[in-house]
Amino acid sequence: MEQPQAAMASEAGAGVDADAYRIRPLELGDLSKGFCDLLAQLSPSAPLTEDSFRSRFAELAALGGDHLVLVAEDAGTGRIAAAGAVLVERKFIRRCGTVGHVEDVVVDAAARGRGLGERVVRRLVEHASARGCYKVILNCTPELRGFYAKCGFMEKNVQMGLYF
Ligand SMILES: CC(=O)SCCNC(=O)CCNC(=O)[C@H](O)C(C)(C)COP(=O)(O)OP(=O)(O)OC[C@H]1O[C@@H](n2cnc3c(N)ncnc32)[C@H](O)[C@@H]1OP(=O)(O)O
Repeated sequence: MEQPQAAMASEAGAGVDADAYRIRPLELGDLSKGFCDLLAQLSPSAPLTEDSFRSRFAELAALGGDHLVLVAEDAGTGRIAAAGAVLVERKFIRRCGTVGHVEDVVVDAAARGRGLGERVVRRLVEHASARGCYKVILNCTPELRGFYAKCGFMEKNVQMGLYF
């Protein structure tokens, strides 16, 4: 089962040949295309079993467009070169407004610096906008301020965390 197609719009990131990578929703077959290896560049963790991947994929797919994982597939190699996710939060405030949360953005180390990360983030933002979100927010380390500023974000408030 595939997640719904994100809203398509003009591709950002002039540094990348738009045909070199196909940005699309995550598919079940992406497990064998290096999706989890790519995520390990974001946060090292033990490899996922196929069952775990399928089970989480099904949970997310059931949320429809409220949880979109995008990947960028390298047209030449078929490998997953970048990924990112956006979750749509449904609020009571703001007349039952919705907020997009961008998470888990990563570009393969060999493909960085060519505009692919920006393209993925802009597509996630477009999806949130198309679903009526009044804002999109994310947490990142201070070193990434410049990257997210390039993607159109501005610094606001303070991130707090409590880990278990
Ligand atoms: C909400 C979250 O998920 S936060 C976690 C973010 N992910 C990570 O930290 C994982 C490791 N890092 C990566 O995967 C990548 O380096 C990313 C995703 C941060 C950036 O992806 P890239 O494809 O390399 O970035 P991209 O080439 O699209 O850069 C777009 C612009 O941002 C700039 N930029 C990229 N990284 C940085 C940075 N760390 N600091 C400042 N500017 C940056 C680029 O120079 C470029 O500017 P330009 O258009 O003037 O040339």
